[in-house]
Amino acid sequence: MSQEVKPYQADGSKKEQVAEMFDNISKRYDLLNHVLSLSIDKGWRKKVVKMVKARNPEMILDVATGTADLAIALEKSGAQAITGIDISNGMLEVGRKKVADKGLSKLITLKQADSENLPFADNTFDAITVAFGVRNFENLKQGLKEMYRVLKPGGHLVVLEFSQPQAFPMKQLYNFYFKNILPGIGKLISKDSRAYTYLPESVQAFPHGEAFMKIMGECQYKRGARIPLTFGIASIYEGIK
Ligand SMILES: C[S@@+](CC[C@H](N)C(=O)[O-])C[C@H]1O[C@@H](n2cnc3c(N)ncnc32)[C@H](O)[C@@H]1O
Repeated sequence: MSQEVKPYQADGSKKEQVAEMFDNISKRYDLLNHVLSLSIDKGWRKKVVKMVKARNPEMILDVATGTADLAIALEKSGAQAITGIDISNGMLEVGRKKVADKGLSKLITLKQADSENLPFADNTFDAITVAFGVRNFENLKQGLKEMYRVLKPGGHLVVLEFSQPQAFPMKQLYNFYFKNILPGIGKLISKDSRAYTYLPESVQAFPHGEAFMKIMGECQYKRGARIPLTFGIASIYEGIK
């Protein structure tokens, strides 16, 4: 089960360990993201923005916003207000600086909060996005249900998450890179010996493809699009309230 894969030790809460890990790597997170994904992640986020923009949302919530890359990219959606939440204050600090440097502090508000207990009223947001966040939740269904609660009826949840390529030879190449090369580079740059071992382990244990769509359905979402990206290395999952 994905909840049992934790960054540092088998005992103790996943949530606390995840927050500690992202606090530890926050200063180097953006660099690592782009180096390890050869900047492919930028294109994936753009695709999410395009899907969100197509529905002209006014109020957007970006859950597990981290250093706010997606919240910032969502400026292009034309929304009137974008709120980003995350449990790691270290990640948010980096995000706040980026938002201020881009002159977007009026549009984007970043707040420390837990996705499994969102500090917003029911039916608040037209769209909710989560990029590479759901895999890190301690209780996936609780997080999905909370996002459902704060979505307006007819609103869309767009999830971007790692999945697993299925076809030869991408599956083999990707597995080799993810398990043998990425942890070493990650350790070298992040200085956290576990963070980039946790990454492949958590992806391996996390439901992907139809299994993830099924879980969204169990949390009341009506089925939206499922889009595999770059040979299925990542996927976009859409659910509608
Ligand atoms: C891999 S980062 C992704 C950040 C950003 N969305 C991006 O695309 O770069 C995962 C983020 O999820 C956050 N996170 C994990 N569990 C969370 C929770 N229960 N509530 C809010 N944020 C959480 C972590 O602190 C971390 O910043």
